[in-house]
Amino acid sequence: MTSTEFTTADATSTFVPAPATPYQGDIARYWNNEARPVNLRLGDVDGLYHHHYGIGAVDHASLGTPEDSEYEKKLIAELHRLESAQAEVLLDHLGPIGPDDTLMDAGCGRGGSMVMAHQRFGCKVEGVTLSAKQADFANRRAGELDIENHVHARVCNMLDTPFETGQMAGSWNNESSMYVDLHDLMAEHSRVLATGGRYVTITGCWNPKYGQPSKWVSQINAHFECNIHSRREYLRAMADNRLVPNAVVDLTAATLPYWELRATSSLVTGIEEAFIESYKDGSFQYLLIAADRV
Ligand SMILES: C[S@@+](CC[C@H](N)C(=O)[O-])C[C@H]1O[C@@H](n2cnc3c(N)ncnc32)[C@H](O)[C@@H]1O
Ligand SMILES: CC(C)=CCC/C(C)=C/COP(=O)(O)OP(=O)(O)O
Ligand SMILES: [Mg+2]
Repeated sequence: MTSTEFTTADATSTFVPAPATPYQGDIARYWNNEARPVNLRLGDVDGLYHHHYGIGAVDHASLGTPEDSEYEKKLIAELHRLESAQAEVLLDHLGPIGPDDTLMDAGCGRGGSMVMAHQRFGCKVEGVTLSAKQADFANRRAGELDIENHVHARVCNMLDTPFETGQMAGSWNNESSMYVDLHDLMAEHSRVLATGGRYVTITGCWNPKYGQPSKWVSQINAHFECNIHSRREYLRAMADNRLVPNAVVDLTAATLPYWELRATSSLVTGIEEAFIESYKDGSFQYLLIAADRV
C-alpha cells in the first residue's frame, strides 16, 4: 500500500491513512490491541479514559484498610483521581484559553485529557492518534457526552497534521512524545501554534546526570515499544523550534506515590518495578515542560 491509499479499520467508520513508517504501523497495532484492564477499570470510575500516570499524595484515609470489602474499588478510584490530577496540572500550564480557541492533543489516546480541556475552557480540542480503536473510542465518548462538536479525534501522524499553520492556541503531548523524533515533533507544534500560544508536555525522560539510559529505562522502552528521550533532547528540540520554556517542573517525587499504590493493586501490569526503581535511582524523571511559541 502506498502512503496515498486509505483503508478503513475493522468495524469502524474511521479512515485510516497508511502508516508513515513501519514503526508507526507497529505502534498503531500496539494501541489497537492494547487491553490492559487497568486502563478501562480506572476510566469506568467517571468516564474519563486516560493512558497516562498519576501525581499527588495518596489519600490513605479514603482507602480504609485492605480487609475492607470495598478496598479494591476505593484503590481504583484513588489511582484514577491521581491520573486526572496529572491532566489538570498539564491544563493549568496552557495559560488563558477561551471558548473560541482550538487546542491540539498530540497522541490523544482514548481522549480523557481532551474532554477535561473542553470542560474547563469550553474550547475545541482536536486529537490525533495512530490507533483507529482509540479514535473511535474517543469520538464515541464525545458523542455520549454531547460534545462531539468540540472534541474530535482522528487517526493521524502527529508529525504531519492537517491543521492550519498558526491555528492552535495551545497544544500538548501527554506521555506520547517517546514515540517520535523530537525535532520533527517540535517543528509540527511550532507550525500549528499561533505566536504566543503555549505548548505543554508531560513525559518520562532519562536523566543526563545519570550518564546513559539505565536498564530500567531500557525495560520501559521494551515494554511499550517506545524510545524514551533525555531531558537535554527536549530542551534542545524546543530551542531549535521557537518554543521557549517558561516552566520545567520535576514531577518525579509527585508520581512515586501513584506507583507505590499501584504496585499493591490487583491491576499491576509488571512494569511497576521499573518505574519505581528508575525514579528512585535518578536515572529517569517525570517532567512537565511548558513553552511559549515565540
Ligand atoms: C501512552 S498513550 C497517551 C494517550 C493520551 N495522551 C493520554 O494521556 O491518555 C500514547 C499515544 O500516543 C499515540 N502516538 C504515538 N505515536 C504517534 C504518532 N506518530 N502520531 C500520533 N499519535 C501517536 C498513540 O497512538 C497513543 O494514543
Ligand atoms: C512515562 C512513560 C515513559 C510513558 C510511556 C508511554 C505510556 C505507554 C504511558 C502509559 O500508558 P498506559 O496508561 O496505557 O499504561 P499502563 O497500562 O501501564 O497504565
Ligand atoms: Mg494506564
